[in-house]
Amino acid sequence: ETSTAVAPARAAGQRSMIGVPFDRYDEVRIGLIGLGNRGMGMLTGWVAVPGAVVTAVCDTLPDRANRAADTVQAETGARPTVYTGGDRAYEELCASDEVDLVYVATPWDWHFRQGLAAVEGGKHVGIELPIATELKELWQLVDASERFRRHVFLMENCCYGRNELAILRMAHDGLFGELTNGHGGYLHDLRDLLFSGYYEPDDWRRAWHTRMDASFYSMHGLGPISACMDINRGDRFTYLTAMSSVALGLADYRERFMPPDHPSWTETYVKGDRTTILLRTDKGRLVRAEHDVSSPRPYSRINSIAGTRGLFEDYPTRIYVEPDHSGHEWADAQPYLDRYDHWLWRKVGDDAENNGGHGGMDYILQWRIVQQMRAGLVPDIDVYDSAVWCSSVPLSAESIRKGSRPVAVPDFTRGRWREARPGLDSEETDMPEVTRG
Ligand SMILES: NC(=O)c1ccc[n+]([C@@H]2O[C@H](COP(=O)([O-])OP(=O)(O)OC[C@H]3O[C@@H](n4cnc5c(N)ncnc54)[C@H](O)[C@@H]3O)[C@@H](O)[C@H]2O)c1
Repeated sequence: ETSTAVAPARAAGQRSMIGVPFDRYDEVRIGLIGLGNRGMGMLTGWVAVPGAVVTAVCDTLPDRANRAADTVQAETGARPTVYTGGDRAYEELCASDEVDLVYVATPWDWHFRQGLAAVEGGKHVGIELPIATELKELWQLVDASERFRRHVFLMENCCYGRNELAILRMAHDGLFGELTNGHGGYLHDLRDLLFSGYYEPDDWRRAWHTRMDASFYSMHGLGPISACMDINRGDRFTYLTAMSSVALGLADYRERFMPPDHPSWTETYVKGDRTTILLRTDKGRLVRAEHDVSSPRPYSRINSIAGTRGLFEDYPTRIYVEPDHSGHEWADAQPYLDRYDHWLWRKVGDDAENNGGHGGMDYILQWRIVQQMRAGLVPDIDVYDSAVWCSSVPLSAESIRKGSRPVAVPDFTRGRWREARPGLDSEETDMPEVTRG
């Protein structure tokens, strides 16, 4: 597949979803597809958000689907409908009339099909990273969202990190001057998980390393940086270039730790250990995102945003902005993080820390989605944001194949990226009262 950057024509009757609010839902009925590590992890949060109710659960494996239903029943007293017994059981969940929002946490191969089935079944759908891995699939999700008038969005939890949201407010307040560059990514040593049978079925996540050389998971970096740079809200990514290192880490790990009869011995790893992508924006800004899950190292998402007056960088957290700082020395960022703390964290931060993973950002994301649906608000992250961030998967594969040549980034908004509009840097609003118990 090759990128063309030309937007396909809209079908008759198909209109943009930019700025389209959710209908108001008194209660948000949620159907979960995929109850492995992530799906079960997120279950706690879905059950805890005021006004959310998990009405359906689906996993290929009956044990997993039933375990999830048991958990919901134990927490709430009501048992969700269980869809299981085959890898197409999700089709029934997507067609059922007891679900308003579908949440997809399955292996990457399934995201596109399940997202599309949810929209065609009249549901809004939040999909784990990435929403799809091919450009034509990304366009199909945009088109389906526009045709069926349903929101499709990436469950980009890192956009709701406490630091990420505070930096966003700093950036919009001009603390860093005019933004010129941002750096992020996903640097996470997954080697033991990739080889341990953790991913079901068939160690699917390791299999991707035999299939293509691409930046699989840049969205954790691109989401928060895009928010700071108003991507699709005044600026846009114009082209991308990518480069990968040699792929050695997984084979080295296998050599040291895998028994001779392990199925991995038939595999050849083609995904470079370190993949770097660079994106240029219409306003001339530079974004770099890193991906590395095959090397020994501490976790990092880099999380840096920089401009004419200074910069912020995470891992470890630090800041340097004029006129406050000088002398080439990093300063303590905490006073700035406190001053710019986002309203979502002030409002629900304590609940978030008690109800879920990743330091609370997962719950903030879940709370915000349910709040937007119940209050009839416009989603912070829409199908256009999701599509452009996830286009880094096929575009990086293409650029790497072509010796790191630049490839054009499609404009999924079909020309409306110039319009300033709200996103993650939102005004404070309340969660509607729960009227039913
Ligand atoms: N945003 C984050 O921080 C974050 C963190 C972890 C994982 N994830 C994402 O969540 C997704 C799931 O990851 P995981 O670690 O839970 O994987 P996993 O292998 O633990 O779970 C996948 C589950 O999906 C089920 N499944 C497979 N095919 C299915 C189908 N056709 N229909 C229904 N169920 C099916 C499997 O039986 C399994 O239970 C991935 O996209 C991953 O990238 C995101």
